[in-house]
Amino acid sequence: MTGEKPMVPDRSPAPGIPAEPAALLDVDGLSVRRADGHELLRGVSFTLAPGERLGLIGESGSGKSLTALAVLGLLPAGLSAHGSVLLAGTQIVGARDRRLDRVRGRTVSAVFQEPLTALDPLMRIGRQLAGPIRRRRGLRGAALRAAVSTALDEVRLPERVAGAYPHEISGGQRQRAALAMALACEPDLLIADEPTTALDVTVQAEVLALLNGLVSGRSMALLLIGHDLAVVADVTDRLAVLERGSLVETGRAEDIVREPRHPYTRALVESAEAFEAEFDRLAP
Ligand SMILES: Nc1ncnc2c1ncn2[C@@H]1O[C@H](COP(=O)(O)OP(=O)(O)OP(=O)(O)O)[C@@H](O)[C@H]1O
Repeated sequence: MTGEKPMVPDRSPAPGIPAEPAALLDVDGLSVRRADGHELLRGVSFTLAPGERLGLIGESGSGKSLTALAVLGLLPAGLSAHGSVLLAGTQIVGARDRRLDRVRGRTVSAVFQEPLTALDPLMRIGRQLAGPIRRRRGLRGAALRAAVSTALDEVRLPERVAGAYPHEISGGQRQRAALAMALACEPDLLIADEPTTALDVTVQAEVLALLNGLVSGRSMALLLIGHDLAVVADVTDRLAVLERGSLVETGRAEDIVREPRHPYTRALVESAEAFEAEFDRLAP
């Protein structure tokens, strides 16, 4: 380990083009290590401007979820983060729980592949949604109930879902409820880690379209994690490509899809194209 930053071809605007607004998220030289010193993430650096949408892609095991967890300050026990993760100016690496609590659910919130991890099995959906809305907006009584209805409506869930327990609704409805919970905090950044992977293909498209609309309607920044390049590129402005714990390419989504530079990215694009071609061949 030399400590040198890996070469990452970045297609940022050339000098003379107006500078981007200050970063909402600035990840600089982030590494994640096991207790035995083995590095699972190596010197990962990227930024996310307010309202910008960045896709993080890579094969299974490339380190996408660890990146998300490190940004949230939620790495599992036994793993440690090194380097810098500045979220709205707050240093996440090495931060104590009190500082992290202030940032989580206010500056940033997240949805994961399995919505049941975000939902309390013993509490009706409406009450679970009311919690963050009350904390964030200070609403009570009828105003709080109306805000819960609006939150459900925004994720296209019928009002009766408020009275249901998580096990009484479908997987797609649970992911919408988890999304409503994440949005109820009105975060500046939403991290969505494979939010549709556990869903049926038709429901996947619906939930992704919903996520896309909700994020753009609120000028919220999005870090969307996925292994399907075509799907992620469709919803994001820029892509960052992870291979075995290192970023190998970052740039505008359409440039990367049209003209991938790194051999690993090229392989991802080619396999996405092959899948599309096969899908078209089989489609009636
Ligand atoms: N708690 C842990 N302890 C030790 N190693 C871990 C731990 N969590 C993840 N890893 C390892 O870190 C690497 C990156 O894992 P990560 O979950 O970030 O991959 P990923 O790109 O999100 O994969 P997937 O698409 O399958 O979710 C993998 O090799 C994984 O085995």
